[in-house]
Amino acid sequence: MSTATCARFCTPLTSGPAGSTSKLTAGSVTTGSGSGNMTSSYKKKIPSNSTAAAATNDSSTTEATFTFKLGRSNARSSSNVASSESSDPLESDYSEEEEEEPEKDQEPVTNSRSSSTATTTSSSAAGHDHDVDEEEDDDDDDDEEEANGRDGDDVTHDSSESIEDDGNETDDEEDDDDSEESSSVQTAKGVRKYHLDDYQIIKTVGTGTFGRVCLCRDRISEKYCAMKILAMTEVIRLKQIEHVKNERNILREIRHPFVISLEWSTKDESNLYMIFDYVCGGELFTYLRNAGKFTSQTSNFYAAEIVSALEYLHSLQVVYRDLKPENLLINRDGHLKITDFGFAKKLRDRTWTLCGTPEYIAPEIIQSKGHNKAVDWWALGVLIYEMLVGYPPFYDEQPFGIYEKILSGKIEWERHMDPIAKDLIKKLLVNDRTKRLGNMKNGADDVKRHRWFKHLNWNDVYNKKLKPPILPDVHHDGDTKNFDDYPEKDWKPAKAVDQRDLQYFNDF
Ligand SMILES: Nc1ncnc2c1ncn2[C@@H]1O[C@H](COP(=O)(O)OP(=O)(O)OP(=O)(O)O)[C@@H](O)[C@H]1O
Repeated sequence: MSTATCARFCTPLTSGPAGSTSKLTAGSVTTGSGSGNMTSSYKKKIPSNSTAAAATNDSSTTEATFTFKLGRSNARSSSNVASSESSDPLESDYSEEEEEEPEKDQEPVTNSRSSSTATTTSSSAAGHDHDVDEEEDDDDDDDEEEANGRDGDDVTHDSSESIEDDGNETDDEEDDDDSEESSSVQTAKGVRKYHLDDYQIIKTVGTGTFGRVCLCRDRISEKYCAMKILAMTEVIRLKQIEHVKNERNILREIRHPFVISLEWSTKDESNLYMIFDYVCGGELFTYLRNAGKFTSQTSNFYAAEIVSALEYLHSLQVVYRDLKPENLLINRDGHLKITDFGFAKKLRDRTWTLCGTPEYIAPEIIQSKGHNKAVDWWALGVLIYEMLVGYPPFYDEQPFGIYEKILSGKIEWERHMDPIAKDLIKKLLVNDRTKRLGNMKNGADDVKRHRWFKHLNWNDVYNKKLKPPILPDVHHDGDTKNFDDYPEKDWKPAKAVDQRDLQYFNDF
């Protein structure tokens, strides 16, 4: 998460000022958003001519709880906008896709891990009855677990049930080890007994909803790493137990040049820890805000690396669900690393969890129709637009306004936008997901074959043979100049959780 990103969770608006919250109700949507912190952090990062979003809270009865991140950049500049066009009305695909999608969505029931989700406690959103909820209950038990969090009757049972329902497995052997602060892991150089003391914490480089990410140094390998430290009390309080476990579990299974690598994870009585490669170039978000917008060529480079990663993730039935410039880190070599798998999920069919970042949410998520990997292709369309234009295609100061715009399908186009890129964006930002590029029968190939990518050799993309448009200004692998400074004394040790609560994380 970046300093520009508001908290991931939507807590009830009535719950107080800390909630970066947003709720949807059948028939009416009430939104609230970011804490002061998040807004001010965000303001720091955007150009002075931009307007930071500062949504205010309101409250009402809610039937659907949306879980997502709020408070992105509001770098909208209307002077850049020349004309507008519409794409398909959202409603038109509602029943149709229910018929068509199973063909594409029927993915093998696998038993490996899962991802994140957000919580949903309701059956409707954006005024549409959530008529698939009954059926989806099974599929979304993990989400229910999250929503119910610590109120579950039986911790052990809850945990295993949600994992099973997700089609995700846990590794019992490893789980046994996980209750300790050390574990043995097979590495390329043989078995290594990892221990938290192996890592010397150097500096905080990012903060998240439940904790922080620190640059640290592995005393054994002498490599720089990023340590994500999550306070268990916060994870429990925000009912994100399954999300966090899913994040770790999915990351443990995947390996791709453009996806962050998880080296090790563990916990103690207070925190969960995930150790990643340290990506010293910082967030693409920062480069984009500093540049205002990217050229078509630069955007094309990053989009290609994302397409490569999405194709890989989707081949593992993993839907990422949080694509945005804040979650794209630039490595020292100029290539991307996708980070923050807090919303990723291993799918066996569709999922109904309402989550994401407002500007990047696909219409089917807002409408609680059940969604699948098509949401990542939608988000890619939003991202390409944002890279080329400098702000996202659907923007409003209030999340609800964003959802209205997404559902309306209206996109304002810059006069001088690359017409081929525009064509791709239009094909990705199709409300009817059965007609959305990437989600049709040829899958990612349709995206890869689009004219905007015509010049690319996709093996070269994967093998990092393309010349990166930006090389971060770093002097050494542990350089932190591309990250904000965080006052280290602000960090108080997290409270230890009791044995009962610790059980929630047995398999972490
Ligand atoms: N491997 C890494 N190398 C360098 N910086 C990183 C790394 N991982 C994360 N960061 C920095 O820390 C920030 C927070 O990380 P991340 O988004 O994973 O945390 P989070 O707790 O999931 O955030 P959120 O609450 O927004 O979901 C990132 O935006 C990034 O700036």
